[in-house]
Amino acid sequence: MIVFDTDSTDGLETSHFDFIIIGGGTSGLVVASRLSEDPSINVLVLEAGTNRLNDPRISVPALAISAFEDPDFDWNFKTTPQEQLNGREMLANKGRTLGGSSAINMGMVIYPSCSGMNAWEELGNPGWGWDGFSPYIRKFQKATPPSKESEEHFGDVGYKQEDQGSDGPVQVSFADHYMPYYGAWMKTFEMLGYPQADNPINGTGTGPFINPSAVDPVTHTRSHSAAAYLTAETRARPNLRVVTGALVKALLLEKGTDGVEASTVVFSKGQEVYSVSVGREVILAAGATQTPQILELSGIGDGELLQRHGIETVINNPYVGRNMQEHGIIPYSFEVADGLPSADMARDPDVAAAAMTSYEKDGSGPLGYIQFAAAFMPCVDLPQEQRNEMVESIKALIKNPETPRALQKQLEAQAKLLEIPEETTAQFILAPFQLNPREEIPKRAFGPSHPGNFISICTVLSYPLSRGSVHIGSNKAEHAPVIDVGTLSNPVDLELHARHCMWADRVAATEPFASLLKKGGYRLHSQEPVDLERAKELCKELVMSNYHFCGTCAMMPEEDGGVVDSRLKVYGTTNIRVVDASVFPLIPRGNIQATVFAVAEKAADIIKGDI
Ligand SMILES: Cc1cc2nc3c(=O)[nH]c(=O)nc-3n(C[C@H](O)[C@H](O)[C@H](O)COP(=O)(O)OP(=O)(O)OC[C@H]3O[C@@H](n4cnc5c(N)ncnc54)[C@H](O)[C@@H]3O)c2cc1C
Repeated sequence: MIVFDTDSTDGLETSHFDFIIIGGGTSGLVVASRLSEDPSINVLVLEAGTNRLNDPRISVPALAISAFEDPDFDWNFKTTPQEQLNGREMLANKGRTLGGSSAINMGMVIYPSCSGMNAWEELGNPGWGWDGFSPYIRKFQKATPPSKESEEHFGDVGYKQEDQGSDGPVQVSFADHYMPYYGAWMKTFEMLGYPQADNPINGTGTGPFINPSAVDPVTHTRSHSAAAYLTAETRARPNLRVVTGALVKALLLEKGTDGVEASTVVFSKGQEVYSVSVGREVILAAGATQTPQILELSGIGDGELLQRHGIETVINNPYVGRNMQEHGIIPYSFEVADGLPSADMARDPDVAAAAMTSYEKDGSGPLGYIQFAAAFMPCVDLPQEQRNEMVESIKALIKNPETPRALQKQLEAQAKLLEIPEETTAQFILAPFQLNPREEIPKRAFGPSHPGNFISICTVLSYPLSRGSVHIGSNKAEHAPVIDVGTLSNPVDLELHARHCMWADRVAATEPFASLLKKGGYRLHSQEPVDLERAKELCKELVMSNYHFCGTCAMMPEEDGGVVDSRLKVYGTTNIRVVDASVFPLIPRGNIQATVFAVAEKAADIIKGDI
């Protein structure tokens, strides 16, 4: 039982804090923990959400979805109706508790690619290419090799301890047991010409792999950022203060000769409003949907937008909140052969109770781990002529004077990636349960709402060209930001994703995977395989949020449409930085939390270097 009082506001307004970190989520707690390693530096973390460090809905890895929609854990945002997706609103759930989204996410640990990271550097960010960034992928983690049983099951999974991080805070481990689909996954891709990938932490190659998760292999608990970085030793530091239920409303800004300085952070807790003075810096870590909101509420953003909401413009930067990127995920769910398992079996209360009993006894059983596998794949069936057409359409967009400058630069990098036929264009994910994108309520979409036992093959575009935005809809922090995610709004994304979905059907029809599925069984996406045009329609109908929102305060040169520089400082300010997923100039090739952890670790070193 962790006892950690984060409720008190006593003496806050008269205390001195060198750094005030806004958001005690994935990135915020990394930076808080690293900066407070120096006892002479006083750090305050203001987290709008709860302190639920002892709650099983966070700590039990396989209970992830149970926290959805509960305001004690989840902001439960939705996007605006997406015209290009037949007017659907997408889910935009986000962690609202210590640990942020890492406390409620699916736990998959997936690494970015060399080429994707090098594109960050090429976009004008020295030090952020693969060589400068990859040490931080190892710094955040303590990796444990797969169990003997897994090795017997899979053979060599390409894991090498010397490639991994071995003394970082976040526990990264593999499941204890795997259902039969995982071995078949590896073999089926091989049958299709794509053998096992190189260890993905090295950032290269294509093919299938068994991915680890952020789970402590000894306690079988989730290793989210609060569990990993707010250790007993860190929590006891007299120079670190964490306050939960503290909703930051705005920063008070003053214009100085060197630029704009944040002097005060204003937040509310319950009915009270508090003002805390900034010693050195404000570090924004409120996530890609709320960091831009806080900047705009403080007067940093598009002047016209701010004026519409009665906010005085202090720094006019129209790129704040633009450039939103999100992968989107399309699940194809297949009924499994009679007698084979699936996580859908947990709908039976006796099965669920047995799993809980086993977990409570010694952490064993299916609740104690998260079982996924993945593959990075090029677009196999894309004829060269179509590839050329796609590249040409990107080039036309780059030349279009209406395309924002930041996007032009990013598209140049993305066109280069698409020109390489063997470069990853999608991530495939094997999930051991059904997904129901036609259901609007999250628990029904992610739960076993359809009778029968299923597994899902999901496809995710690695480097989507589509862009969205997030902006304030009012001048109040209490109101949800307006999230216009833009998924599949670029026709190239739609065609690429449709082609990958068709390939998911091919995986399902290839041995040995095919024999694990029920002959003539139910397919939740569509009963029969479909042609390209129908696959595009299905994409619009089925694409779900993958919750990988990023890019809304992009790190790029100011003249190219950036919001922060490569030391993560907001342009025009002397003491405001951003350290969360907002700063990604380009989304990485797969799930993004490993990149978020690594960005925050690198940010902490940058900030320390500037003290
Ligand atoms: C449901 C879900 C599933 C996911 N699954 C995976 C996965 O399996 N693998 C993977 O790699 N990635 C996954 N992700 C993505 C990943 O978890 C996030 O990209 C990452 O955690 C974001 O980190 P962050 O620091 O940018 O923001 P967050 O972790 O969201 O932290 C932001 C924090 O700021 C707080 N905050 C916001 N506004 C304010 C304010 N005004 N005042 C004070 N505090 C504020 C929030 O409450 C939150 O705690 C998933 C995300 C979600 C939501």
